[in-house]
Parts: sequence; structure tokens; C-alpha cells
Amino acid sequence: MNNLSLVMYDLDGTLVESVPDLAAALDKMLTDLDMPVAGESKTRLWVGNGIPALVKRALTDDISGDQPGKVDQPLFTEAYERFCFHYDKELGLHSYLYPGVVKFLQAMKKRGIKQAVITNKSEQFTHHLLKLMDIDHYFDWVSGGDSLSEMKPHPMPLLHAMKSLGAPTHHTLMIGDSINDIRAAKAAGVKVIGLPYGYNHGLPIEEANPDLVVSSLTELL
Ligand SMILES: O=C(O)COP(=O)(O)O
Ligand SMILES: [Mg+2]
Repeated sequence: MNNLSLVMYDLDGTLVESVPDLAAALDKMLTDLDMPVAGESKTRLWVGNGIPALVKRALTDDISGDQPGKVDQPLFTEAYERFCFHYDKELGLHSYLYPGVVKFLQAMKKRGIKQAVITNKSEQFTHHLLKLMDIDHYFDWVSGGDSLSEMKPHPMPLLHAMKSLGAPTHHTLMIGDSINDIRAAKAAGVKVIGLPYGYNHGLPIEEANPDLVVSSLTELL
């Protein structure tokens, strides 16, 4: 990791085990709508493409539920509002940082390496969650799924962060837990490390072909 000037991190499933909060909010949303609850194991498969996709997948009980035409617009609007109401309350209650995260962030900061969060979670919840986890002060840049016109797997949020922070591609590293992170990093021309413990729609992260897989951030140190 010599010559690094920027490390970009995914959030859910990489820095924070956030499914417990997301599942609690989804289940409350589903209960409000008189629908069967989903639970953590299904939520784990659906996370990764932003909150609108998560809500649509929960409404259809299907990972392809976010495809156009699968969910009726008025139902989606109501569900999305219910989800945001509950998620705001559940945020940080059951989530926690994975082992080694703080140590890794501290080590990068000490080396003068810039750090960015590039998540598909909505920006308002992202800022709040980073504060609740007390890691907000490590980051020079935070971008959410609704910050720009495109989200991962599109490279736009990564390219935007690198340009704004003046970090060249060959001195930048992305670390993530899902195929969306790997595809976005490759499209942005940066090296990418995959973590196996997060949420990759139920598939091993190796299948997404990251440049390297490590068991944890501690191993990377
Ligand atoms: O909200 C999501 O879909 C997941 O966000 P992530 O990009 O931090 O994994
Ligand atoms: Mg993730």
C-alpha cells in the first residue's frame, strides 16, 4: 500500500454491519402495510443497490423486484415513506462496526492518506450513521446513493471523489463487499479489494473478481 493517496470505502457490509437496522425498519414498514415480515436473512440478500431498490425487493419478496414495472408506484411511494420513517428511528440501534475498522481508519489517517465513503445508502442516513458510529471525522469525502445522478456499479461517484480530492487512479484503492463496488472500481480504473463478510446478494465476493480478497481490514494492515 505504498504511494496510496486515497482509500474509498463502501459502507454497508464493509465498515458497518447495518442489516439489523435495515431489517428492523423493513419489517416495520411491511407490518404497516399488512404484509409478512422479511427478517435479516432476506434483507442481507437485498441490500446493496440503494434504499429504493431495497424497498421494492421487500415489497415483492424478490431480488428482481426493483426491475421496472414490478411495483405499483403509489404502493412504492407509501412504502418508501414508511421505511424512511422507521429507519430514521432504528438507525444505529442494532448496527455496529466490524472488527478492525477503527484501527484501519486510524492507520490510514496517520499515514496522511485521504479517506472517502462511497455508499449507495441515501446521503442523509449515511451522514447520520457515520456520526452515530463515531467514525465521521475520518472522512474527507462522503457520497450517498442519491448524491449524484448515478450510483455504484456506475463509476460516477468514485470518479467524482477522486477528482474533488485530487487523487490519481493509480494511487487510489477501493474496498467493498459487493459486486457493485468491484464493478464501479474497475470502471473507474482503480484497484479493488473485496471483503467476504458483507452483503453480496448471497454470492461469494471472489465471483466478482476483485484484485484481492482479504478476510478483514485487520488482515490488510
Ligand atoms: O444502501 C445500500 O444499498 C447499501 O449501501 P453500500 O453501498 O454501503 O453497501
Ligand atoms: Mg456494501
